Amino acid sequence: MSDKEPKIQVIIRKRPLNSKEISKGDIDILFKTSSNSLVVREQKLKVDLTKYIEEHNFAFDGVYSEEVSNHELYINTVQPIVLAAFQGAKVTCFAYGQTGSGKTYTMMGEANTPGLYLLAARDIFEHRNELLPEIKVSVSFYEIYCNKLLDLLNDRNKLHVREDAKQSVNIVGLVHRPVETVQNLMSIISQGMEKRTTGQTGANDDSSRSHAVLEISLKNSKKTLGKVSFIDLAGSERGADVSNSDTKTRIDGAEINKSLLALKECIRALDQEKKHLPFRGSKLTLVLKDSFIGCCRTIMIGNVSPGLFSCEHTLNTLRYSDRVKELKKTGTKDSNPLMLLRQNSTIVKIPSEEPKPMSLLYKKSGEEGRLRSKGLLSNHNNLLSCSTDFSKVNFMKKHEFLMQEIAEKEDELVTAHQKVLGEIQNLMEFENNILNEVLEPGSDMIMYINKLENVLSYKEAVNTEIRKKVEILKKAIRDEEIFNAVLNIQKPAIDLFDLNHDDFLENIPFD
Ligand SMILES: Nc1ncnc2c1ncn2[C@@H]1O[C@H](COP(=O)(O)OP(=O)(O)OP(=O)(O)O)[C@@H](O)[C@H]1O
Repeated sequence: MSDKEPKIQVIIRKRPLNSKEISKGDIDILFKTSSNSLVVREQKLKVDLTKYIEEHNFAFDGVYSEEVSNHELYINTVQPIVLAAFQGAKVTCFAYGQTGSGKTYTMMGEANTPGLYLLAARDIFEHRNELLPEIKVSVSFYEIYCNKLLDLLNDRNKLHVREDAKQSVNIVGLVHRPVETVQNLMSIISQGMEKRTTGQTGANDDSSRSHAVLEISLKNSKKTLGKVSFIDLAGSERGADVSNSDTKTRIDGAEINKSLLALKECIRALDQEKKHLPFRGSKLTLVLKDSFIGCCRTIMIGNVSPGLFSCEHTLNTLRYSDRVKELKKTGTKDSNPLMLLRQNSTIVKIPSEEPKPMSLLYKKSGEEGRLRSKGLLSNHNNLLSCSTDFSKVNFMKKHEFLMQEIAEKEDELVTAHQKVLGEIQNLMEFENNILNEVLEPGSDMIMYINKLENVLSYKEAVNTEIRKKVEILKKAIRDEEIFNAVLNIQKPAIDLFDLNHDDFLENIPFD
């Protein structure tokens, strides 16, 4: 493995239009223009209803159109680096994109179309069996769902992340299954996939709200030599659920948003060879810490849907992927002038309309008065006039803080509740004993009263403590809801959760 090989590759994969999209009249607006560039032809309407097209050009390390099979994609992207794991590298492959854009199709594949998991497993076992039979292969498979780590190979058991004194990140209790054959590995993965999609609610929807992490570890006399990880990320549009009216959906959405932003920052830092990686920015990047340090090879696959109806999400995926990696510094083989621009947009046919003045956007809802009458906005807090005071970073920091509060308070409550449940079992035994004692002839009534009073005082203290924690968590949730209501008024002007802005996390001290 040479140092000249790129540490990070960003490629785009387009899926074909499906029959449902075609029957709804959707059309393909995504065109590959060279081996590493593409154009999105966005159809827009002027206010007078005349149509115009805005062309968005992008360039990446590779662009794969709809006729490219999983096998061809694998040969060109993952295969050249997968065996580096035998030399100690951490090889990581991400699939990013909106729900339904082909992430799982790429990773897992379908009945007659093996995906990257299987194709990589075949090469790993072939290489191991032929040249390094002493190497042991094991697999772990977990998901990050609602900011919780769940073991897909152990009935979705909740896992905990710990950083040790040497700052290594460990996932406590994660099952690592030893595997001997490709079939063995694939049947374990299938079991895990089943757990992921049918999860707690039985809804497929869950899979697009979780990041699935599959790790194939290579061990040499108990020491991990190298690792190949595949991460099927949550649907990127889920991050936009932050303004949803349902608090739980909003909190989950904010977590997904946070993790995708943190991931982008970590890969960018890796690309720019920065010493400091902001991996503590989210649980996802924290658990992947060792994939970002030392000898690593990373591939980001941006999966995109081709249809006009998915245009906004497709552009978001392309912009996110574009920002993950800096312009190639020198000596790019490709002479395509787009490589120099990386990304540009042109309006064709008709020039675009003038942007609306901000003041019109603000005044659209009358929401401000409603909030003020409810006491959610103070008199001097005039949202309409002080819009320039609200910077994206300040909003992000504040929201980040409120979400953190909810997560912390939830953890505190659950831990305290679990502890109390354990103690109550002992207490019940104790109460049974004192009851039995008092029922004995000639028992000591005063002793019984003293002991019972102690039990009752303990129960009261515990209940008060737990109730206090319930109230604190409820308040944290309420604070976030109020903040969110205010935020929704600001939204037209401040697209706070736009994944494509880089300046969000750069100003937030994660570490
Ligand atoms: N390259 C492709 N060629 C043919 N069909 C594809 C391709 N990519 C995706 N599909 C089809 O598109 C549909 C959605 O794909 P998939 O389930 O992989 O999306 P996803 O991004 O994983 O969505 P989710 O986030 O919900 O898990 C599936 O029916 C799949 O068969």
